[in-house]
Amino acid sequence: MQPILKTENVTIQFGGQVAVDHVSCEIPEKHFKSIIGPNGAGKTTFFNLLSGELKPTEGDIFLRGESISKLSSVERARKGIGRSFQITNVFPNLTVLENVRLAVQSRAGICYQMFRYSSSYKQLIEETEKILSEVILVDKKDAIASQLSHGEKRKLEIAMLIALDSTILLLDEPTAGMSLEEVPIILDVIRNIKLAGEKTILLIEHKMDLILDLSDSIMVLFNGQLIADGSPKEIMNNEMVENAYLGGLYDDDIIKS
Ligand SMILES: Nc1ncnc2c1ncn2[C@@H]1O[C@H](COP(=O)(O)OP(=O)(O)OP(=O)(O)O)[C@@H](O)[C@H]1O
Repeated sequence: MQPILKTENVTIQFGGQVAVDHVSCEIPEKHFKSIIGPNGAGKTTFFNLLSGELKPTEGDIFLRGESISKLSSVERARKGIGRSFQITNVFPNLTVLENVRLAVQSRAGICYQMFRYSSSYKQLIEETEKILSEVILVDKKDAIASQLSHGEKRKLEIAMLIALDSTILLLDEPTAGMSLEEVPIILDVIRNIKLAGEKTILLIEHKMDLILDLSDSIMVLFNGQLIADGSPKEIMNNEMVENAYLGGLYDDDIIKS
């Protein structure tokens, strides 16, 4: 089957430094792939290349077989690539419900005219509440977005991605900066999205227990290069990964946390 997302020798250079170096990979539809690697390995830059914030200096990126390297981030978002960090359309003074409703509405508005009938409005609210319960935020539906905790804001961002119907979710350290109580909640959210089985998910994370638990496959970047790509078991048993990353360069505490 054709992969939903594919990179071919994707490379980007900043001045003399190659941040992502000829990375070729394939991501099947509805697959959960984690990206690991030490600080500065090129993980976030790779996401920027996929989402269109950066354009490769060499190589190509394909979405369902179509080259998307020249498309802007907005065009790629319209095609279903959603990035949790860069949701700029959260209205801080609107409630959680209103924000997600507007996202559902904007997507629905493109697809069909649903507001001709009052029953359509009810349907819209039902869909919004379904998404909020999916991200465990329904009890905060009347809260003003700007007053949410850090973790709740991250959940709202994920809700917006779902509402916009992004088919590919790029999640860059979704638990970073969260309180200890918030981490398991956001993990449940990600786990539930995976279990629902509708989305292709790419996750950058440092928490190895979480990665091993959720991932169908793991790719390992080191100095911008893809040094391994395989099942969690294959990655844990890969000698090169062990030497370059898991064994030496990484703190045991981080791996186990
Ligand atoms: N816009 C930029 N201009 C110049 N150098 C950059 C730019 N973006 C990233 N880099 C460099 O590219 C390399 C890869 O950075 P990147 O942030 O992708 O790594 P990372 O694996 O996500 O690291 P971390 O785990 O610390 O977030 C780093 O050396 C970084 O300094």
